[in-house]
Amino acid sequence: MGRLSTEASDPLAFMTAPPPNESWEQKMARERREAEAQRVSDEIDQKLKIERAALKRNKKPVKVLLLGQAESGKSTTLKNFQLAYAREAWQEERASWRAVIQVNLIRSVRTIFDAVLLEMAGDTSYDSDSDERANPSVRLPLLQFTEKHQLLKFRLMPLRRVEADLRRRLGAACDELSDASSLMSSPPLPGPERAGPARPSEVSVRSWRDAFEMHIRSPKGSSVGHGTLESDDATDVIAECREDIKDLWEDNVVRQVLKRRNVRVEDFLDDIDRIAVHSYIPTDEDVMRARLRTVGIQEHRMTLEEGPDMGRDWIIYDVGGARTQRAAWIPYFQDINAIIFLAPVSCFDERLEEDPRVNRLEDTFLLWKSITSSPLLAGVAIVLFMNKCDLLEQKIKKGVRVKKYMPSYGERENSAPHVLKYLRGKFKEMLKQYSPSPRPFYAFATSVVDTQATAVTLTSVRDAILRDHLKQADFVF
Ligand SMILES: Nc1nc2c(ncn2[C@@H]2O[C@H](COP(=O)(O)OP(=O)(O)OP(=O)(O)O)[C@@H](O)[C@H]2O)c(=O)[nH]1
Ligand SMILES: [Mg+2]
Repeated sequence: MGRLSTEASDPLAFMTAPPPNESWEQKMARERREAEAQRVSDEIDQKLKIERAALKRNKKPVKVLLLGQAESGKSTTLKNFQLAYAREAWQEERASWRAVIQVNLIRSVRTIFDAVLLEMAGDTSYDSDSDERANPSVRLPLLQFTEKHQLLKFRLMPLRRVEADLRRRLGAACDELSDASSLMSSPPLPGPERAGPARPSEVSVRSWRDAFEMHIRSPKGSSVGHGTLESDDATDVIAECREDIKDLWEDNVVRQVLKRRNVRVEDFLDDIDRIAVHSYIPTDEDVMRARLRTVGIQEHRMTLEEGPDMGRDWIIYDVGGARTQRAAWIPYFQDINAIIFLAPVSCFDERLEEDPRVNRLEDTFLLWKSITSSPLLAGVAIVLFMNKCDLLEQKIKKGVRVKKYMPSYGERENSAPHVLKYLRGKFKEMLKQYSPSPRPFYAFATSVVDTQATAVTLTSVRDAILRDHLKQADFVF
């Protein structure tokens, strides 16, 4: 008993400690036994390692291509794959998303100010799609701006400096949205140009891993670019601005400006109390909603850590979806097992950022035609994610009428399930019409920011791709 309390800090150390009064021969015999046990254990470990490597070698990697227009949810789908099947990497990267979320938040504040400034300057070129313009002959009353608005503008100035610093740290330098001439670009829709403020440019990176590594490696307090900000300066400034940001976001006049100009900016503003604090660490949901525009093609390799096909590598290609990015997709069309095509169904009343003359749903259908008719992709399984169903539902609840933007919808019921049924039929019809050869087709209604529901969908997608379920699921022809 005395031995336990005095010698062993580990209460179980007595189990492995040599017996008291051990002779030299006994000691030798014990050490031989222990060495043999260690050898057997190492041998087993080595065998397991070889078996695992062989398993991996024998399993051809599954290659999946994520396609769809900009902001359709491709990168968010990839994040869901990581969350479900590469948890370790996900956990490692999660904290690094804080800088992206902070930039997203500041961008929302800038979007609000851009709209407010236009309104203050007397600009009345409202978005023709705005609900407030239901009757354009009615002149909208002037909004009453006060000193409070001027003061908020002044007090929130430091956010500009913080945004510039965060962008530099993330390596964001690409702003290539203006050139609309590219492969797969569609003819513009007739109709008026979109008026109102252009959205401030987004953060974009070629590889978020590289951006985060740079971010992590940057020592605290180091000079970054032209600024000499502490690495946590952004968090300090944002925390100091919290109440002013809230005031701006909750202001009645500001809300009216946003409504009038049809500006959508809820990115993280509703979570300001949780995000604009020093101790903020992004949650899984925050990371899902963080927006980082993809430039070029990002290749993500993950080994399935569990499930029926453990050990197989999946290579997922995430592409930039803007029109200027699409020519870069073609080399990746070869040797692909499946395409996940993201169609944001809520955007029937929105225009392309890179070319405001084009309706986003129209662009999605044109892209669908290009992909389904491509001879390079003939026979490749297509999984269609009719995405952003949550936003579709919200819009319809607010009273937006689908028929106004899509006259072909006719007198069908103005409800999300009916819209989805109608669109699914259109996608399927086009697939049948344009596919050069029969192919498996599978469609899901998704809201990929909902991680739990998406995990269930991804299990079906994974099993379908792996076990060739797609071939039986919904074969077209
Ligand atoms: N509410 C909602 N937001 C979504 C959904 N899917 C994606 N988003 C959001 O839409 C924005 C764009 O999503 P991304 O995944 O970055 O889009 P992307 O297709 O990768 O866009 P590019 O990289 O520009 O080609 C992000 O802020 C997402 O959080 C959805 O189903 N519902
Ligand atoms: Mg992306």
